[in-house]
Amino acid sequence: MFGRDIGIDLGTANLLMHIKGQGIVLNEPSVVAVDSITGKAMAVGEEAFQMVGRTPDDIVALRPMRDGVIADFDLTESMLRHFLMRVNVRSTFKKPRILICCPTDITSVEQKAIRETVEKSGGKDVYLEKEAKVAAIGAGMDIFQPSGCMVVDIGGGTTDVAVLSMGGIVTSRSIKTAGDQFDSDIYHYIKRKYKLLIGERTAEDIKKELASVSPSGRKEEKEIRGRDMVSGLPRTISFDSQEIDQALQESVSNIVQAAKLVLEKTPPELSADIIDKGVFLTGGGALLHGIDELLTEELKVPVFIAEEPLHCVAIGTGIMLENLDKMSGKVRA
Ligand SMILES: Nc1ncnc2c1ncn2[C@@H]1O[C@H](COP(=O)(O)OP(=O)(O)OP(=O)(O)O)[C@@H](O)[C@H]1O
Repeated sequence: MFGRDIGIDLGTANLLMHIKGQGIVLNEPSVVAVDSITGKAMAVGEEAFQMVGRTPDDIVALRPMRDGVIADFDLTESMLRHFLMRVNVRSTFKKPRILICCPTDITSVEQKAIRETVEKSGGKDVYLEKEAKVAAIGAGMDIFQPSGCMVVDIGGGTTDVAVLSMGGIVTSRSIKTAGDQFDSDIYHYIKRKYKLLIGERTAEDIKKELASVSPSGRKEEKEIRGRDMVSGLPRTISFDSQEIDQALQESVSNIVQAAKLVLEKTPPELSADIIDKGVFLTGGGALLHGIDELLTEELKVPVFIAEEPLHCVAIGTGIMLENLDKMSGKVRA
């Protein structure tokens, strides 16, 4: 069976694959470029991502996942099929067993849709696991002890907050406020204040390079290019990082509230453990400048960014693949 088990982090923003015994073998944006006339996929992953906002009329760069769940089944299936072929785990005679992650609060219908899509794209046995749990394992937390661990996984589409103990989720919350919402907040702020339209990619770059949500902040300035809404012509503005604070305020406050709600529902013994061990931040949103500082201040417990926040779920699937035979919730194709 060596090499036939594969862990997939099917994210709204990025798709990672981990093959048992080999480690992370694929890390690509969850984007497909489609010919809008024939419906045929023209490019997948990084190549398609480069096209976002830059395609001619007859090609559209689409994200098949939204808010952590499948938004377009056919597109997700062809994206998964493409990547499984690329990492060379599909063969006519032997299909791989697949462990795939999903947000904490999705419905059974959404779970079924993920399983069926993965099966159609080439998986044999499909195992579903909650993303927050896998992220905690990938961040190096020992969730199997009778002791509380807390993780806040801020992805592209969802933020999953969970307290875990003895291998299970004790209390959790999943909200649809995460990296994509931050990008949208920045886009709307610049549109409203400067009457400037910017692209999706530019908004994301601003978030990564300028944004800060910590009380101490960061002071950077950057030239932003876009299209003037009044004249319709290209325009450049100088943008100050401190302005983004306001743009992200509501979304960041939603994440803080979700974490507080989970802590409020946590049994006191486990709360005491969390004070000792701290909270771990995973997912790409953990890299939002100052989010650890802000959460430490708001939650009154130490908050740490995991070592490789963007890889935690994929690393976690790798660890869980070792125990795939013992896992519950298995569905046979
Ligand atoms: N340095 C950074 N600063 C802020 N945000 C970042 C940074 N690097 C990546 N991100 C954001 O992280 C998000 C992607 O994170 P991740 O890959 O963990 O999400 P995902 O697993 O695809 O999404 P989900 O779990 O919601 O389905 C994107 O919104 C991206 O813009």
